[in-house]
Amino acid sequence: MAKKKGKTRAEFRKKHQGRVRDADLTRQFRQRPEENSIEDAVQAERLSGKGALTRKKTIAGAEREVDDDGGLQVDLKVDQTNLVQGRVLSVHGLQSKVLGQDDNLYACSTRQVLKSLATDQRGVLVAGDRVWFRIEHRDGVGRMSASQRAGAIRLEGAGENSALGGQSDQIVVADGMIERIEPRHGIICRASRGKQHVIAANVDALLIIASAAEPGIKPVLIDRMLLTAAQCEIEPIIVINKVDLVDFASLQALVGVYASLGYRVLPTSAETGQNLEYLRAFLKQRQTALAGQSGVGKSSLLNAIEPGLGLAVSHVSAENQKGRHTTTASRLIPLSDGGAVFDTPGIRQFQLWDIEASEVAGLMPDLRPYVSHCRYPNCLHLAEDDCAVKNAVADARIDARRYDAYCHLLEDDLVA
Ligand SMILES: Nc1nc2c(ncn2[C@@H]2O[C@H](COP(=O)(O)OP(=O)(O)OP(=O)(O)O)[C@@H](O)[C@H]2O)c(=O)[nH]1
Ligand SMILES: [Zn+2]
Repeated sequence: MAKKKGKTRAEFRKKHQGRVRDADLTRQFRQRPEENSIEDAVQAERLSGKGALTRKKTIAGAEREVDDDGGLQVDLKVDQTNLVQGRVLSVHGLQSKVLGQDDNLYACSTRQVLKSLATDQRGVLVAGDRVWFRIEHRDGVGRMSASQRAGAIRLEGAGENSALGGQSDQIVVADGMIERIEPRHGIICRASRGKQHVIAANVDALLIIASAAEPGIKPVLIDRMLLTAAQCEIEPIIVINKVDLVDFASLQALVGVYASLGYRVLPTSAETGQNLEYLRAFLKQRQTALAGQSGVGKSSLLNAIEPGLGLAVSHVSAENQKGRHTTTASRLIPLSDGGAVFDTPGIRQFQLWDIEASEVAGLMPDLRPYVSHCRYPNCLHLAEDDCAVKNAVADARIDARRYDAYCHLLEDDLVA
């Protein structure tokens, strides 16, 4: 259990009143998508469900066409038959590395008009985006055999994290120009200075990795990541690695709590190979983000699943770790059987980010059914009267350990 900070509930609650008002402001900000980013606009367009096939919409001060599925298109005369579909592996300034459906890697620029759709131009494309692009120069074709290139592309995805390093210049077969960005789902954002920055798009699943020992399990970290998965509407799966180091019986109570809430919990060992076949099957055909504190075995699991990936397994000091986790640069590593994983320093250990205190209970599946029955609409389920959540805890409809976890999430993470 995480350490308490010695605040009284009254102090804690007082401090949170301000937070709740902040939450309302944030919500207002989100409700004016035309002043925000493409994904906000697209999301709003999809949610509005007005049903026109295409329509003009003012985004970032300019009138644009928006498809019925929310896709942004430069102009409808773009001849899609000459375009190649691909997914963005990484973004480097104005250029993106795009893995084409033909399994070649392209260095792509983005049409200026697409960039102008975003108020924050740096954020126009992110790893995981699905795009349509036009091939412009084929200078590099043939420098590597197809199979050499397939292996090298995976290493390129692994990039700096790979023990072998990227070999991008040799494997890019051509330049390209991105003409269209497909609508996004499963967006992981990071808030900074009041703005949402998307750091991964089209995330189908979030692999929450903990380890049974070295380091031991910290339920509050798992809970935080589950909240983020719920907030981003991304399917979570909890992996407990290094089970070779403990007697599994010692984990059963914890596994039982999460399993009874309907979460998938998978005990694994990168060392003995336990359940790696299951994990491999899960990762197939999905874009999965990996999260978990340093040293739990994220790189080891990936290396075991995809031999030849060569991700560096860390033996680094705590001091070095701090530096490694400051960047949010996102990379998508394609796997040989069609899946892909995001190995994004910014996602690995994420905190609560922009989740407000008032939102936490609604993101916990066992607390959620009660929150609307509290007397006060802004109830934080702490010291308030007539609180349906606390009543449910009192008569054991909510597991007391989960209410405890809720209090820890609020006290330890939101009142920092
Ligand atoms: N016994 C045992 N050791 C493991 C297992 N998985 C990983 N390790 C060891 O744990 C250490 C850390 O593994 P990494 O794969 O680098 O962990 P990581 O989560 O990628 O760490 P960061 O890159 O710092 O985020 C290494 O010494 C691994 O050999 C496992 O299943 N069992
Ligand atoms: Zn309440």
